[in-house]
Amino acid sequence: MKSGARLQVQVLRRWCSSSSASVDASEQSLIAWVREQGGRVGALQVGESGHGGWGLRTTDAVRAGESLIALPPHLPLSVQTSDPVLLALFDRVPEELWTVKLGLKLLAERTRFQTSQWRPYIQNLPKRFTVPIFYSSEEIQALQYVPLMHQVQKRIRFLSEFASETMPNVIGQGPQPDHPFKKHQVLPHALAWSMAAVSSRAFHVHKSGGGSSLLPLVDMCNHSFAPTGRLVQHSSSPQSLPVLEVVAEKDLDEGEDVFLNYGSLSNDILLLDYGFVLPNNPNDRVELRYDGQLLDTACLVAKVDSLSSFKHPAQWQQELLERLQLYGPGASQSVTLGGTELVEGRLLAAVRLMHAQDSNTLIDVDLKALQIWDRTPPLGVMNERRAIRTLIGLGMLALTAFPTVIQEDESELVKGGISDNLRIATQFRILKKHLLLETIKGLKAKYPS
Ligand SMILES: C[S@@+](CC[C@H](N)C(=O)[O-])C[C@H]1O[C@@H](n2cnc3c(N)ncnc32)[C@H](O)[C@@H]1O
Repeated sequence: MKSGARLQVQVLRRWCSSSSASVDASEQSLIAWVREQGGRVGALQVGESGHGGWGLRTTDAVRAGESLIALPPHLPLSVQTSDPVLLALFDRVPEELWTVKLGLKLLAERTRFQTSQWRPYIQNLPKRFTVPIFYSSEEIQALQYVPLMHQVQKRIRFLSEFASETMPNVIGQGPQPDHPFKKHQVLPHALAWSMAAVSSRAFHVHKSGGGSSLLPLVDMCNHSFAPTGRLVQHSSSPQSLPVLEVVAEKDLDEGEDVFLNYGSLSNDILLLDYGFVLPNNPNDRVELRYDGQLLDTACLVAKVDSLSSFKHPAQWQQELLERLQLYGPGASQSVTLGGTELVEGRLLAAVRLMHAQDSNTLIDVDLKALQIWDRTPPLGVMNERRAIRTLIGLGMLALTAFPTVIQEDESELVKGGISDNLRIATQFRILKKHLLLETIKGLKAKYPS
């Protein structure tokens, strides 16, 4: 009780504080609570991280492989429940929106706050998140990148319909002491808060450990693609529930940050789920539609004397495009630019084959060979030049689809009074444009002399 009371006071500080607030006893008491619950916490403390929020840091030197945190099986907050109302709500959430299911469970625990076993954890969750479901329409527009804008709008629509229609239908109108949200009507904003808490803090855990779960304290670790810690899961016997453990990935000095790798995530997912973006993200790509008209325009832009029309492929080209799943029923036309491969293999193969003289040129060619870069161009030098120039034209078109150029974006960033959301949205679109410029540069370097 004593530590709970202290937490409540301190938590208000976290919820109201700006990012520069110093870390005090409230976050450290999360460590005390995990220990009280039978967890093990090594030489660690919560500290301010370089990017505003908080993170975990070592208080002593740690050897590679040493355990930093071990959570007993009852501490992770998973979607598992026997509550019939929650289960009925889960049935109405599409599989890919598992964050909403776990979010509903989190909201139910927050509602029965005083009796929830996770009360100290819930008290310490941030009140605000920087994920784009909380953006204004101006901030969403500032992303300038249609695939992500669609994702954001889809999530906002789902949350609004779920809170205003699905939940009242399942739960019924008016106060109901028995249902998991008691007399409270769940507003879209509360649902969005819980979805953001989950998307930015849950970890994928094996089914035996309850599936994707919120892991108290472990979720204070920030992300890096060069992590200093690693999450492992192990059971003492096949019947027993697993222990979740963070171990040091390498020898750590005193005061080093414990970073986990959240996964091979693009900036789209980092922003959508976690509310931040990373420069030089090796997993980032620009998504485009494989579209005949667009590719014909790319040929025009890059002054390629094309042998055939992308919009009207010949029969033999249609058959090959179909094998690449870029044509016909069941085609998946989303393709990407960027990354070390510069161009998604299917797009590279399609552009090469569309610039082939005729079907005879392709008789002995393996479609797989068309999808990769090789020292010897698979269909000859002239074909490779046309293909690369078409792809450069495509990259240039993708750049011009953004309403502003990088210089304008950068001057936006140095203006005073810009909101955090606008700043992150602007950084996001700058990184997409840099990625396209890097791709064009990489393609030019592949141009056969
Ligand atoms: C699992 S929590 C980590 C703890 C969090 N920093 C806190 O203050 O509670 C994930 C959130 O931390 C922040 N974060 C984690 N890694 C980051 C990074 N490399 N750069 C910027 N923000 C990061 C983002 O706000 C993200 O949604």
